[in-house]
Amino acid sequence: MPIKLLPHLRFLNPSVSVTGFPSMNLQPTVRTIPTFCRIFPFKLQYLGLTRINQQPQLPSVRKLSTRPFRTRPGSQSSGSDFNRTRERGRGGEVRASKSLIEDEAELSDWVSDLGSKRNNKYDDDSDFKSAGSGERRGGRERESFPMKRRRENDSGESRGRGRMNRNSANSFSRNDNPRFNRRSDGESRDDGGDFSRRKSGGIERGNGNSFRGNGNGNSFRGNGNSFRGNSNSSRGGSSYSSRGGNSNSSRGGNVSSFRGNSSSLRGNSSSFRGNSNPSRGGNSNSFRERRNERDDGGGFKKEGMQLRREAKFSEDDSDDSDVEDEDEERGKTMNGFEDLLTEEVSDVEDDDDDDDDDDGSTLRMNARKSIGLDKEDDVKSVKRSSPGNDNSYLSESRFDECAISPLSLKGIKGAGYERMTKVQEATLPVILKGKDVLAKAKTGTGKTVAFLLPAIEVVIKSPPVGRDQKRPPILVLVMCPTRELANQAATEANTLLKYHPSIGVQVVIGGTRLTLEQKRMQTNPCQILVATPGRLKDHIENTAGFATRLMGVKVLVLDEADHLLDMGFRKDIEKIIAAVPKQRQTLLFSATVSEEVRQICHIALKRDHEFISTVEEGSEETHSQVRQMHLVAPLDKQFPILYALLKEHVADNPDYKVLVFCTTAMVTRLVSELLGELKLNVREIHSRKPQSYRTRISDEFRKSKGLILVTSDVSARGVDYPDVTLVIQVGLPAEREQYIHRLGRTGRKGKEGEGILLLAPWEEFFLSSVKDLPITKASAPSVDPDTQKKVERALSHVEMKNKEAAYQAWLGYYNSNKKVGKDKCKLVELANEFSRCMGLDTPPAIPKLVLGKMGLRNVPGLRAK
Ligand SMILES: Nc1ncnc2c1ncn2[C@@H]1O[C@H](COP(=O)(O)OP(=O)(O)OP(=O)(O)O)[C@@H](O)[C@H]1O
Repeated sequence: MPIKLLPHLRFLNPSVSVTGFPSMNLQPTVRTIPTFCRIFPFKLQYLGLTRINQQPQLPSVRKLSTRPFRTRPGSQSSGSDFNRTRERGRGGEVRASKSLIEDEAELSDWVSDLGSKRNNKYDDDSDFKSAGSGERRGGRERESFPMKRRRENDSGESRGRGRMNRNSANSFSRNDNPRFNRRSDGESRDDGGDFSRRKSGGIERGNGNSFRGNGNGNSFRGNGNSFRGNSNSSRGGSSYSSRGGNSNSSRGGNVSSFRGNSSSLRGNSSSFRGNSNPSRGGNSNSFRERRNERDDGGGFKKEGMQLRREAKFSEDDSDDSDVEDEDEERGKTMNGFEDLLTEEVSDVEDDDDDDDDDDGSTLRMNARKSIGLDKEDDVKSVKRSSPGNDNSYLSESRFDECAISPLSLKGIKGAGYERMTKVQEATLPVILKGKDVLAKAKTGTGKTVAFLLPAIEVVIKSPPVGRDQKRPPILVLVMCPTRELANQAATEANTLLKYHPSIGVQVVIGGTRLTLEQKRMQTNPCQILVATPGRLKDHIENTAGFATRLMGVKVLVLDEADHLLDMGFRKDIEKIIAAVPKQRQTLLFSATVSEEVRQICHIALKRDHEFISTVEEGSEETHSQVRQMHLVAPLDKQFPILYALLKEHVADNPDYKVLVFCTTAMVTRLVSELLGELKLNVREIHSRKPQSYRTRISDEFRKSKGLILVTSDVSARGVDYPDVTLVIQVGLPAEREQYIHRLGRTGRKGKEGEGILLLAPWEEFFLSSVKDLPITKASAPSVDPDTQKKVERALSHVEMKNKEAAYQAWLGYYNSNKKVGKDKCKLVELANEFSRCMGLDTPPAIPKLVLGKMGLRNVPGLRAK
């Protein structure tokens, strides 16, 4: 699909050439760590990989080419994976906006536990969406903390729904849950873990709950906060190696895996081989069609993505009453977040301190030449990827070259997959051998299949579940940060399982009725469970027999692992990890794996895990076929510019499919309403919408063309919308990773795409965090007076309550950003500028309580009520 460049985007300073770079050695440099700190052995493992003398790349300023867009030749970057984080870390302002919780929807699950304590100090009438303490957390609150339950009347979803009393709706009260003793539970419970939390009312800390494990058991000791993962079988360190792959310059492989050993430090430079991998683009259509096929089964949500395996997803025609209530609960649990965060941080530190598996305090780096070609591999050897261009996401290897069961191969074929993608080629042999893997691969390159396929093979090899088995074990647990992503992963699993009728998949996600999920799990036991963290924790605590079933888990997957290990989810993830057997295989996948993530991934992974990256060291984490631009324009020009950009794109691309990312849910709603008033074909999706609506819109956007989806970060990660032509990010992305994931909604499977980041002048500091990415600066399109007037008129039709909510949300979001939120007076000035941009003469008043929580009481320029 040809992407037409926006003709009015003139790149500034075309005379300025791309910054020159010293030639880069792509071999990962091993730096000896002189003396290893015993306390932080894991951190040192990863620090040992830091590239030395890397030159940061300035944002390139390029002349705008004309269509068709071509991959930048020989694009260079200073983007050492291992260095980036450190560089960013130095620019503290860039990290300042690191998200505490990026998805409000999933937060609802997370905080539901807190909510039940009924210790809310917040005003339910407030629309406050930020905990108001962003500075301390260094995170944004974004859509995450609605204090007031605001119904989404516009969708018609909210009428007639009752408030859910979670306790009464749940037929399995905690006290009904039997004491769980792992030992009594079959094959995987040889660890002697004592699961005693039910007795003391759940796993909340301070209750004296203990989840202790000896031997192979998970250890969740002390006051419940300190997760100590001891492993009998996982000593030896993780490994790093590089394997052949493709590269623009034939010098380097693009697949690397990391293996470290905690007992010694040896540096073997990775073996990079360049192999030719001609880019082929011929088979992408079939994937689109495959997606569309999936409406034949019973959907698990009335309006949702319907899954083929009818039996596994019972239809829920019921309303979303409890969905809404869960959203409401969210707003009641904001207090205590700071405390939680503090505890989480100390937990992590404790982990390091307490880990008793660090018998070696030095790092061994052992670069493997090729995992896929290891002679001792059980699997058939996998052909080398061959050089090609960055567009080539497929490898030369075929699935039938791997040790995959014939019925799975049939499923793969049915899905239209012939060759493995590079990440699949790189990870499958390793995962099939039973190793823990941390995998990094660019967005839209088939990571889901990469972890699902070997996980399915584990299920196949497991003893069949007897029909009379009361609590059949869940063998594979896939954790996803968002509901959309969980649904999508389940759909993919069902596609692959087409010829395995005895293997069931189920989804448990926030925003749906817990009781319904409980019933469904009772009537249709599954071996593969896809879940969002909060809801899974709900089930662990409230669904009879669920914890027992989880003790059957053999494979644990964290999709978007870096996000799940981020502060917002980590507590839940730790609890979930504590609830599955220690003797398991764990797979962590993401398009972004920061150094911090590597340092903390041991909370989930065995020490001898492999880190496999298909992103060549020194190359960008984004796709070269996606053209990235940024525009800087004052706030008052941004709505007209956004409109102009969209109009232009729509005019040039008959099959346009655009995602517009906004900073918060309420800003998303405002922008969506505005664009709707401007007669653009828009939909909106964010966490303040009922789940049924979200699922419906997500499904519609997946299938459609000629549509603009205005969205919050619920669509930032993982969601596989085919053929997105343009991604526009309006305002400050929460962090570098979020920018990359949002951008990754386009350019999937080697397709071309375009990304525009629209910033205000005072947001330009963000660019330093993405300076290694090929983002070119473009001048803002001139806005003619007619367009300006049109936008102003449209704004005047936007509902006042939506403007008020957007103003408050905007303030909360930027207040939680260390850089912008530092100077409160300036922040308020900017917020009031935003208010004027919405056509308001005076900024909306904000409840005093909310202002207090935001630390903005008595700041000049704010109106309190
Ligand atoms: N071997 C394959 N051949 C062709 N297409 C594939 C193959 N494996 C997966 N796909 C398709 O590639 C697309 C992207 O896959 P997926 O969503 O798993 O990407 P991802 O790497 O997880 O992206 P993200 O980082 O955004 O989560 C999907 O439409 C999927 O069906």
